[in-house]
Amino acid sequence: MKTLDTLRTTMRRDQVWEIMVPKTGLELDISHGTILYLEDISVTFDGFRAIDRLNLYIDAGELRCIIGPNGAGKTTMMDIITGKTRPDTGTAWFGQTIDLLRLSEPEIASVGIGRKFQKPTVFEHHSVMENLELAMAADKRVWPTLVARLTPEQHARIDAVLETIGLQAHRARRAGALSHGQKQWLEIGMLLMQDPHLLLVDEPVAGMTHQEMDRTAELLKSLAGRHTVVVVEHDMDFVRSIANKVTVLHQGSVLAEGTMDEVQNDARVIEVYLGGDEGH
Ligand SMILES: Nc1ncnc2c1ncn2[C@@H]1O[C@H](COP(=O)(O)OP(=O)(O)OP(=O)(O)O)[C@@H](O)[C@H]1O
Repeated sequence: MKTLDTLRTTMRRDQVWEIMVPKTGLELDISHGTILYLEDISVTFDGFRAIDRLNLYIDAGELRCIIGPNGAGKTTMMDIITGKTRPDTGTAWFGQTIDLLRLSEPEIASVGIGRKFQKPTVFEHHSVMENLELAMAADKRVWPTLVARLTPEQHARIDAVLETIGLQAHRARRAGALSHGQKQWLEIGMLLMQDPHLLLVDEPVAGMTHQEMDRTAELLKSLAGRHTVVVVEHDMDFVRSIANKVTVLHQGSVLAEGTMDEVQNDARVIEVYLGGDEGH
């Protein structure tokens, strides 16, 4: 089956597809209002402590921005949440009942944690709609029958996601022909097809035009509430435009947390991060 072969060769190794995922049967319990608890997490690489007794709590439905200088541990923190990196010590709970440190990467994806890496990785030779179909099909185990008839519910789901990501008018276009920003939105749409509880988004506006940044801000804000969204971003104007609460990481732990105004006026944050050239 040529289409399937094409897909297999374009699959990224660092991306988890639900077709490979054994269902864990674990139900998310957010009755205490918190969706993610990272407590006392430390990770050492070759003697260098990249994460240092990190505590981080994320409320269900919030849109949180994580900022911090290069090497602060932001990517490593995301890697711990998704199971790519295992901490030396500490605990990581998804809601009240799901111990992330006991789950494999595919299992973590299947309990509802989706990750968007910085570079868009859409299937360039397929249409926008087919990309969304594939993201859904992964769950339905129907990859070999890519052109299988969709149920009315599946059509409705794709339409809803197309509307959310603002690509209704581009549904028949080849993904490879989209602009950089549109590809990023499509990939967010592909994640949304799995309806994740928690979305981790890595530097979403790198390389975008101002107009694309504004639309991305609207998109991410619209996802909060139904989803919980954690965004790692260096662009301070963008962070200011979306964030209610900002966490500043430095040397592997939380240096400051609060509104954008609060962290911007924090003397320690100014010294280690915002002092010179903003953002780096
Ligand atoms: N696999 C690894 N082996 C060795 N060192 C690592 C590894 N992964 C990360 N590090 C180191 O850990 C520290 C934290 O890196 P991390 O990528 O998490 O930072 P970051 O805040 O995401 O930085 P940036 O803003 O540049 O992406 C860095 O000093 C990095 O060099």
